[in-house]
Amino acid sequence: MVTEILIFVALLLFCRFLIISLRGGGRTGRAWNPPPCPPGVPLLGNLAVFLGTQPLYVALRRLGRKHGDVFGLRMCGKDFVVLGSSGAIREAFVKRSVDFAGRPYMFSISLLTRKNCGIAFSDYGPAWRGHRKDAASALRLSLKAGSVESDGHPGRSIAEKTISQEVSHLVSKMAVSDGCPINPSDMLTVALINTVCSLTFGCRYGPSDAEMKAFVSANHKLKELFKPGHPLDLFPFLKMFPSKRMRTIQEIIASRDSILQAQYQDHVATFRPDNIRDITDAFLKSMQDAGGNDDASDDVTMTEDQVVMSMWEIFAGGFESTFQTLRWALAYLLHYPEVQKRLQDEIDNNVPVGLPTWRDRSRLPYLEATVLETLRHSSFSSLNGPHVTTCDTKIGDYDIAQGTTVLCNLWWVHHDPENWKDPDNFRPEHFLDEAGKVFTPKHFLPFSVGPRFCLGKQLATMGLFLYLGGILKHFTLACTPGKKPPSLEPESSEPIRTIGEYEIILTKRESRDPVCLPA
Ligand code: HEM
Repeated sequence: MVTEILIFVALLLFCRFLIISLRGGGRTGRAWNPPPCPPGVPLLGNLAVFLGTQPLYVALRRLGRKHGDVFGLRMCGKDFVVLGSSGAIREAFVKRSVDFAGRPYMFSISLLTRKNCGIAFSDYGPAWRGHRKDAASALRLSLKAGSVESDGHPGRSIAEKTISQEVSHLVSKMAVSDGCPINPSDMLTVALINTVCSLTFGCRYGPSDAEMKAFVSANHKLKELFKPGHPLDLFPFLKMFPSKRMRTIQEIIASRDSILQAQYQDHVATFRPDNIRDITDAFLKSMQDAGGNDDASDDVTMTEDQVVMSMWEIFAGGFESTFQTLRWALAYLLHYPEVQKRLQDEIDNNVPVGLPTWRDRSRLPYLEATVLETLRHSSFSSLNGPHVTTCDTKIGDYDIAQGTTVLCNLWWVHHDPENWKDPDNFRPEHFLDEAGKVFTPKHFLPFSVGPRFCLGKQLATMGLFLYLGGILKHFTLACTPGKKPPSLEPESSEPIRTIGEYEIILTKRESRDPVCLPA
């Protein structure tokens, strides 16, 4: 039976391969000019590039050096185009935004997201536009300045207050380590989980909460699912057979639903439209408002699945990316003590009392530049989220067919010596002009660009700034005596770049104001 199915699939792929091979020249009467494509093998195409042991972004840089900043790949009958320069990425995502705004179908992601509900994995169309708008306005509510303060300045947003509370908790927990080596992941996990939980559904967890721990460990496995070319995505019928990927998907769904579904039910039971407590309430309000709108199509209306998946994306995206980027930041400081010293001097001179606030960033340009340099150098999301073309389109002189999956090599854009002076070194100066003011070079794209750019860009940048500033105000970071700083090579070859576990020693800076728990 299995052999027959495999033969059938091979025949299907062969037919598709023939159709694609014969397509050149036949599209519109003029010559079809596809991007250059490295030679592949019949049927499988360039599958070897996707399944090699090298990280995909490194393999794509090697091919880009030979074929240019726009080149094609084929895998089992599917077309890919790889963009390796900020110019090509901007042309695609900004200039021809709608043409490139789709999301490719991946079987495993569809299983995970209740058939691509939510924002990040839903294809381009009215439903995605509506849900993205709802999520953006929910986030805007958290980021909206609070009432004016006594000094006439705008008050802090709910997001900033929430993050600052968690920074205070973190700093007081760190103080207890008192010079003993610690793994920063444990404390950062609790702090960042509580930041996103408070914002998303108004709840905090203790450090040993079993439900939270299961959720975090399942969340870390998410990155395994994002690599294109997995057999389960190429041949969904393989779901009939037990596999590590199917087990991972089931584990993530079980732990996610045990928390989020319960939070959803609680919020529905206690919802009051005149008292929006958190992001989940803001989603429920959109759902209620759309319910009263007879013009809203079923697709666009927020459903229970849409709300729960959107909660999860804010939660999972917000936690994992900020958590991993902060771990990179602390590791860089162990490698570059002179950057740490300069940061501490800047904070001491400009924020003598209390923790740095978001409003202080005009006075803390080196801290802001360090956050941006961490995003550039670590390039957590090395290949961006995959997009798919929604119609036949172009980049430069090349024709790109509808349905082509688009991969952007953000890691390479961030490390190309054409774009950056000394790109492999960690230098916050990459983001400071001659007057010492922060600027963002056009080659800096950690959050992508165009209609699908990261929804959490502002929240993430603010979180990284406040966490890093708070930690450095109170502690000096060092390696355990006799140990080297952690390797700056990512721990695996996944497109999501994470650094391996490491230890640090935190020494209290005695001259600082005392660490105290938030009220
Ligand atoms: C260091 C932190 C972060 C980085 C580096 C990052 C990076 C990215 C990237 C590269 C994309 C793909 C954009 C594209 O496909 O063109 C993305 C999408 C997204 N991010 Fe983030 N992100 C971060 C934090 C966050 C946070 C805190 C949230 C939640 C509040 C969030 C929510 C999302 C969502 C919902 C999308 C999907 C957007 C869409 O498809 O329309 N991210 N992010």
